[in-house]
Amino acid sequence: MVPFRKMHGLGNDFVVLDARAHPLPVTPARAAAIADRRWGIGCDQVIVLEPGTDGADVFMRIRNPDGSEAGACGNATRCIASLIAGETAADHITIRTISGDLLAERLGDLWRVDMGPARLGWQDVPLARAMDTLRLPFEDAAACSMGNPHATLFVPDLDAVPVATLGPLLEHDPLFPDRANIGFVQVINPEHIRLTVWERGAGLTLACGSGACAALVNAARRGLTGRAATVTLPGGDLHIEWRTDGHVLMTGPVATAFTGTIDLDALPL
Ligand SMILES: N[C@H](CCC[C@H](N)C(=O)O)C(=O)O
Repeated sequence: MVPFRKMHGLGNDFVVLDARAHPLPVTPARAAAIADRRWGIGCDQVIVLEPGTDGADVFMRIRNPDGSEAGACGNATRCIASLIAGETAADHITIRTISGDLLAERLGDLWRVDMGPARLGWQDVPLARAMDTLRLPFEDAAACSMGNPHATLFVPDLDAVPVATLGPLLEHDPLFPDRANIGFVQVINPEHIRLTVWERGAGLTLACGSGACAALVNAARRGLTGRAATVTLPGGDLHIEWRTDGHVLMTGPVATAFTGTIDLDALPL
């Protein structure tokens, strides 16, 4: 039996497994089985902690419920920072991902993560062909990468958007060779946007940290907001700042829902 911790950031929820002391065989199929909300524990992402090296406190591996590996997960990054801080009493945590090192800092009950630079080139997202990532050839959309691919659609009324229909269509659009997370944004004012995200490999979630970063960056690039704003997601608010050096800071809460154990060997390989 393997212990796990069920955590969430604004309801974007995670099963966290700790493979720092011993490797854990979390194959894509096992991740999918763990994430299944009926046959497994249920979560938006399965997070596996691996040993941190060369200055990183921990390596965070991110898997979606479809088994695909992701290069960023903002809400999970805050949760893992909080988990490590609970072990070390540190207020600054370095979390390594396949997209680079992320620096997290405790701010009272909240955590602020430097999510790294927004990558704005078409090859960074990536897109299937050269184009201005500020004007995609459909809807009213822009794209960027936060270490994972994001498209942002600007809509006049978020509540009128058929996200569950449009989301999967765009997630799998040939324009996105690695698929994409699809964010739908309604600008309230230059300091406040509403956002709902259809996540790549996960579907509709209550919050998406990297999606909130991408949405603010794309809105600011369009001149619809300043370089900092409150992003209101179905699960709650994140504060996002696109720093003048290109890095994006995300501040928000973390929570542990429960802990338990799971028999990984009872799951499909
Ligand atoms: N579905 C995303 C990973 C999780 C992102 C989200 N949960 C966040 O908080 O950033 C992807 O495949 O890129």
